[in-house]
Amino acid sequence: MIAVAGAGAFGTALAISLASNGPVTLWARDAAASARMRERRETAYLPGVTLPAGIDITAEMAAVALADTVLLAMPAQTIRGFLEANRDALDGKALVACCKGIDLATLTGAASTIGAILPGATPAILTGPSFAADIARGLPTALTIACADEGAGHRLQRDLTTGNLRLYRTTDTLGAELGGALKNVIAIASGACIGKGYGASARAALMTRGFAEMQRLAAHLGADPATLMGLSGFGDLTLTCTSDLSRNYRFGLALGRGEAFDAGATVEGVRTAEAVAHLARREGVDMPITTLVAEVVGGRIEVAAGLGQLLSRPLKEE
Ligand SMILES: NC(=O)c1ccc[n+]([C@@H]2O[C@H](COP(=O)([O-])OP(=O)(O)OC[C@H]3O[C@@H](n4cnc5c(N)ncnc54)[C@H](O)[C@@H]3O)[C@@H](O)[C@H]2O)c1
Ligand SMILES: O=P(O)(O)OC[C@H](O)CO
Repeated sequence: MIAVAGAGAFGTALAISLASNGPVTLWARDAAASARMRERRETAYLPGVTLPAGIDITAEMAAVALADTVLLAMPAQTIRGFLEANRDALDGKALVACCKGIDLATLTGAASTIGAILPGATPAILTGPSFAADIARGLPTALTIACADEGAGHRLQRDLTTGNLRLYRTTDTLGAELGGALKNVIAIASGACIGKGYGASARAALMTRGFAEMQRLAAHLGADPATLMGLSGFGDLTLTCTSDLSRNYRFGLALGRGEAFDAGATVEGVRTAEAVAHLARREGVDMPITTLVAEVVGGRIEVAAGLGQLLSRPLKEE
């Protein structure tokens, strides 16, 4: 039995896709919102999409406790608190983190967070190029399922593959969680670059050098370089840095244009930029683009001055 915890855009889209395989529980933390979704079979997160009958929408954690696999589809900064608050319901299960960010307090990704809080659980990561709006409409994509336990990884790959989601398997949870988190920061930089009017050539350069620093940090921390080259790294970086459907990219666009952005939107790259800037400094890894994004989103430097700093760095080999 599968449950999805978090009934925002991504959790609901995943539940819709998984419901084509069999019954799914979708847990929303807000009881009133859950009742509304159950009654109307729709959600403001995915306008125009009807929720299939196979999704059981609930605000009861007891319903989640019945599942053997729980997908965690909430913002990265909330995962730790959610796990701590629901230890009894979640321990011993396969917990598949679907968030893309680095925890600001611990500077770790979701698989490490799960392992630290619930030693009896099996941590896994589901990540890769995937807009909730696409998945909810049944459009196809390919994702990475990462689980250090090979047997559990095979089971999750089988259970979470659907008619529109093709899953590739790896045991490298570290590489998978880093790719998904780090690309959001580069997407903010890419949006700011376009918003400021620097053009597509500059964005391609930023994406490429951004990818270089993603790979540098991942290799330093012990991830498999091949993971970063796959769907969770290169694949998702390409999508998020080039599409208006991305909130991280659109947040960057607004920054570049000097416009306000929806304060309630989930823009993972903001806090992850700050977390990764700390992590890079602590580990002695050179990450100039991520560090500048942290400075820009923290309001300590303007986009134009940030680009000036990048261009005036000492010349080096590629
Ligand atoms: N939207 C996408 O296209 C997409 C695709 C892939 C991955 N993701 C990732 O999924 C994660 C969630 O993104 P989203 O788009 O669903 O965000 P969202 O803003 O649409 O929804 C977030 C959900 O998390 C819930 N939530 C917030 N704080 C919580 C807490 N403390 N405890 C429990 N639940 C809480 C909210 O009630 C809401 O239902 C992010 O890490 C994002 O990077 C999103
Ligand atoms: O809207 P974003 O920027 O959070 O991106 C959504 C997904 O991560 C794209 O794969």
